[in-house]
Amino acid sequence: MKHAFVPPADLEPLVRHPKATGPGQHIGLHHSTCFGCGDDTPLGLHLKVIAGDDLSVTAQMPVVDWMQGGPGVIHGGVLSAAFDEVTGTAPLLIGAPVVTVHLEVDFAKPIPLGSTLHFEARILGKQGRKIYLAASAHLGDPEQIVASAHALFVTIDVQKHFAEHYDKRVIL
Ligand SMILES: CCCCCCCC(=O)SCCNC(=O)CCNC(=O)[C@H](O)C(C)(C)COP(=O)(O)OP(=O)(O)OC[C@H]1O[C@@H](n2cnc3c(N)ncnc32)[C@H](O)[C@@H]1OP(=O)(O)O
Repeated sequence: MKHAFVPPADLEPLVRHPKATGPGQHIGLHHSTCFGCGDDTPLGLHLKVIAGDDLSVTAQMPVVDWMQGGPGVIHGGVLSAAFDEVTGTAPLLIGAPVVTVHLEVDFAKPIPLGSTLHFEARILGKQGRKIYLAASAHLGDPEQIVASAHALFVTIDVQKHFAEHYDKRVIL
């Protein structure tokens, strides 16, 4: 699949955090009203991201009617949000809370309503506070990739980063 993203050649190798969620286990929510993973949002992706046994994660997402963009197929922004969530959760495996600074998505095939997307994301490496990731999605056959993504996240101090906006939050 063609893409424009080129990670640096000198990425630092990484290891799992000793307290990282175990392989096959659900990685905890960012927060309960997160659009990507929260349980308490009426409209949200409700993604359950599962830790792999290395520096990877997986998730599944049923493609339901409200996600429609073109007739009968998923909206590209919804798919991008799912990639954002899945890639943004993976750095918790190395104990790093992050926010997205760059996300690119390659759309290879139309993704029909009624299908189930299977995501896989993996950490490629780190450079200072920057964490590089790659992800892909298929509809049940891992050999048939329907979309892929590359992302750059930056580690943050969660308390400081969200301090200004936390009091303006809307809990649905
Ligand atoms: C708790 C986690 C919830 C996760 C939810 C799911 C993921 C999300 O959707 S997060 C929401 C969307 N993202 C955001 O809101 C982030 C908005 N951006 C910011 O707040 C700031 O840019 C922030 C804090 C990330 C970085 O700012 P700051 O701390 O000043 O660092 P800064 O020096 O600018 O950038 C750090 C490094 O990243 C690089 N960088 C920053 N943005 C980019 C970019 N778009 N492309 C390439 N590199 C970038 C910088 O060049 C710098 O590199 P180096 O260390 O080599 O000099």
